[in-house]
Parts: sequence; structure tokens; C-alpha cells
Amino acid sequence: MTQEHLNQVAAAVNAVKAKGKINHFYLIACGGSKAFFGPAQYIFDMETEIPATIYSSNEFVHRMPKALGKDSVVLTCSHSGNTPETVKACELAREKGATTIAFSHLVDSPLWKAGEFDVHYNTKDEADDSNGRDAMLYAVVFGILNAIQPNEKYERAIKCVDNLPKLFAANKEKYAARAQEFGEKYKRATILYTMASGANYDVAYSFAICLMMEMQWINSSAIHSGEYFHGPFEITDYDVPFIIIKGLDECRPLDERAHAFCKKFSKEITLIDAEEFDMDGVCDDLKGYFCPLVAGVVLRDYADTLADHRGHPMSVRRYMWRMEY
Ligand SMILES: N[C@@H]1[C@@H](O)[C@H](O)[C@@H](COP(=O)(O)O)O[C@@H]1O
Repeated sequence: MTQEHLNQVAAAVNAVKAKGKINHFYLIACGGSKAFFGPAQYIFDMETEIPATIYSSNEFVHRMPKALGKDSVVLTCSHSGNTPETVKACELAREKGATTIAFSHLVDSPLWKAGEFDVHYNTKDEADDSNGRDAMLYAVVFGILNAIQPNEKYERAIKCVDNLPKLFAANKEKYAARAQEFGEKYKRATILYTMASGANYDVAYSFAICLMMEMQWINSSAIHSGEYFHGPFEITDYDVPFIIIKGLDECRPLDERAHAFCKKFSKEITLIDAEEFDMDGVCDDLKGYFCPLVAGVVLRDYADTLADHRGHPMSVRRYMWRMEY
């Protein structure tokens, strides 16, 4: 991580540390940026008694939770830095006296100006992943946890963040052939469901709403592995494709159960079993937390090869950023 990035993390963490009391962590963004906060919410939930809630930005703007105030910590993210509802949410939270931390790829963007503490990240095509979005988020999350309830576990987690580039490269390589196979097999698919739970649920969610619906115009929906049995499993059939992520956290039994049922009736399951991930350098008690980051990188490659086989670039949009909405 560059010194500049380390300074940004330190400023955000120190601001949270300086608060006498924290009543709530609010994690606010839209679409893929909202999904980015999923694992962070899971970590806060498992590691501290302070509640952490994810909001879609516009819902936050319209709801304005009652507990929001000077004791709150608000994390926002906008890749472009320009999504109006995210900027507005950050402005309102700051007006209410909350400590606002804004993640964005774009320095000096409207979100950057709205947030009190700004954290920049690189995209995956730039420089290296050590200043990437996942690295910056985990450095802030574990930094905050270590500041408010010091624990050597968080120090190990912060060290693991430096290991992310290696972890990502190893797993991309490990899954490259499977990604190719997936792209070829499903290039004519008209629907692709994703299933996961726990820390990985939002990886399935962003795969469905961003990578498939937004970027490939393929019908998709993320199904929570626990919720599968409460409605969605009725659509299971031999020709209905599912991507199932089996995670490494406390919720893995939910994924196991969904997979065990689904494979009886669907012949179209793409299983991403995190037990197979190369997690070299990640301590056992942290694997569940780092797993969604690896799953995200692997699934991005699955989507990229699919796009390639379909001849439909991931960058094409019909409506997004092209008109008023
Ligand atoms: N795939 C997502 C979209 O779902 C989302 O609407 C957008 C939010 O934008 P931003 O992160 O710039 O606020 O980001 C990505 O492109």
C-alpha cells in the first residue's frame, strides 16, 4: 500500500477512534458499490456489538434512520464518485454530525468532497491490488476494529491485506480453465441464478445484478441459500443453471444444504467451493472473511470469459449513464 493510501486509512481510523461512543455503522452505496460492503457488514456483525447496516443510498436519503447522528460512523462508496444519491446520503449524514468515510476511485469527485475522510482505491487494471478497493476497505474495517477493541486477530487481518495481490493472482490462475469452460458453456444462457449466504451473499448479488443483468443483459437473480427453500427452489429443474458459492464462514451449512438439494434436480450447477481456494497466508480464523474477496475475483473472471464468448463487452450499456434516470 502506498504511503498516501496508508495515510488515508489512518486518518479515517483515527477519527473513529477519537469518538467517545459509536452507536451504529451505516454502510451506504448503490449496486456493485453497495455489494462491496457486504463482507464488511458481516465482519462488523461477527466482531462487535455495535450494529452495522447496509443501505441503498436513496433509501437512506428517504428513511434517515433515527439513530443517525454524531455517534454514528457512515461509510459510503461510489466508484465514479458521482452517483447523486450516494453523494446526497453522505452529505446528509455529515450534516447530522456523523463521521463520514467516503471510498471512491475518483479523487476530488462530488463524493470525495461530501465525505469528511476520503479513501481512494485503484481499479483492478491499474497498478496493483494492494491499493485496490478490497484492500482499502479491509484496511479500514480491521483498522477500526483494532482501534475500538484491540485484538491481535485484527493485526493479523491487516497484515493479510498486503497478501491480497498474491491471493488474487493465485486463484485467478487456479480457476482460469474453469472460467473458460463456463464462458463457453453458458454463452447462450438466457438466465443464470446465483446462490450464496453469509459473507458471500453480496458476491452472488453483484454477479447477478451487475455482471449479468447490467453488463450482459442476461436475466439473473441472487438467491440466498437459506431462502432457496422458501420459494425459489420450486424453479429448480434439470436445465435451470445455478452458480452456487459455498463459503468458509459460519453460514457454509446453508450453502451445503442448498447445493445438496439443487444437485438432485439441476444438471446445470457451477459450483464455486471456497474449500478449493488457495488461501495461502490467511490464518484459519480469517479465511471466512477473506473468502468473499477471492470469490469476487474468481467470479469476475467467469463473467469476463462469458462476455468474451458472447461478443458482448462488459462496458456496453443501453441506459446507464446515457440518459436521465
Ligand atoms: N455495476 C455498478 C452499478 O450497479 C452501479 O449503479 C454503479 C454505482 O456507481 P458508483 O459506484 O459509481 O456509485 O456502479 C457499478 O457500475
